[in-house]
Parts: sequence; structure tokens; C-alpha cells
Amino acid sequence: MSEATERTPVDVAVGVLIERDAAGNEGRFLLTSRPEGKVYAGYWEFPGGKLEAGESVHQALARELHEELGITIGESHAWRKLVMDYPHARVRLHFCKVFDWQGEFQMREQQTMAWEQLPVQSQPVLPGTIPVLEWFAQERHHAGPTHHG
Ligand SMILES: Nc1nc2c([nH]c(=O)n2[C@H]2C[C@H](O)[C@@H](COP(=O)(O)OP(=O)(O)OP(=O)(O)O)O2)c(=O)[nH]1
Repeated sequence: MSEATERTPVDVAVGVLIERDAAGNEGRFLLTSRPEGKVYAGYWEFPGGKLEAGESVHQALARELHEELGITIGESHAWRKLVMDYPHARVRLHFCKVFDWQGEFQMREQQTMAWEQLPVQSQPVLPGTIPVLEWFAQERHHAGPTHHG
């Protein structure tokens, strides 16, 4: 396989679940830890996963959040995209904000979940998560560190 083919990015749908108050102000956001057996096991990230053939970002997101967390999402809002180069893969992350979901959270892959605000307490965070925390810091006028470690 040529290097160019090897490094073609894999599309990943990522859900940024955010609580909102009655006035519509954004509050805590959900992080989950990566399950045992996956690369970067134990690192904290936003839930999501790779698109399957023929899926849209929203479809993949709805499927992954149902498979991993047991919830059913409503609308998702395309927010930002980011390409990350890891030793194991090059990924194009499609971050989508989600404000509307139904169902009880179930950790179907033995992950852990945490509702977080800045600075994030869970650690270590995945490298691909750090830019998202920076975007939150800009939107929320947060000064100082965004996470520990
Ligand atoms: N889910 C998720 N993945 C992220 C984030 N940031 C980041 O760099 N990634 C990377 C890690 C992985 O290389 C890739 C996601 O792949 P994955 O292995 O979690 O996806 P998947 O659930 O489809 O896994 P699998 O079926 O291949 O086991 O994206 C993030 O915030 N959330």
C-alpha cells in the first residue's frame, strides 16, 4: 500500500453532548473513557466512532451513541472538523454538538462517563480532545488551563 493510501483519513463522528439551562446557556459536557482493548484505552474523549460504508456523520453518531451509551439522540449540529495524525491512524474527526437525547445512560463497553466543565478533571485526555477543550475555552471565555496532566 502506498504511503498516501495508508494515510487517507478515516472519518469519525464525535458527539459533544452538552447540557443547557432554560435560557439556552451551555453547561456541562460529557466525556467517556476509552474501553480496554482499544488503542488509547483509559484515555478520556467524546463518545463516537468510525463511519461505516454509506453512513452520514449523523447516522454514524446516532448508531455509535446508541451502541456505546444506550441513548437515542435527536438532532446533531455540525460544529468543527479536525484531522489528527496518530501512529495507528490518520482520522478526520467530525465534532457535532448534541443537546437533545433520550434514554438512560448505560456503559455498554465498560467505559466510564463524566459530566465535565473547564478545567476538565478526568485524565489523561486523548490528544484529539485537547483542541475541543480550547474551542470551549474560546466560546466560554475561560482563561487558564483546560485540563490536567
Ligand atoms: N470517539 C472518539 N475518537 C476520537 C476522539 N478524538 C480522537 O482523536 N479520536 C480518534 C481515536 C480513534 O483513532 C478514532 C476513533 O476510533 P474508535 O476506535 O473509537 O472507533 P470505533 O468505535 O468505530 O472502533 P472500532 O469499531 O474500530 O473498534 O478517533 C474523540 O473525541 N472521540
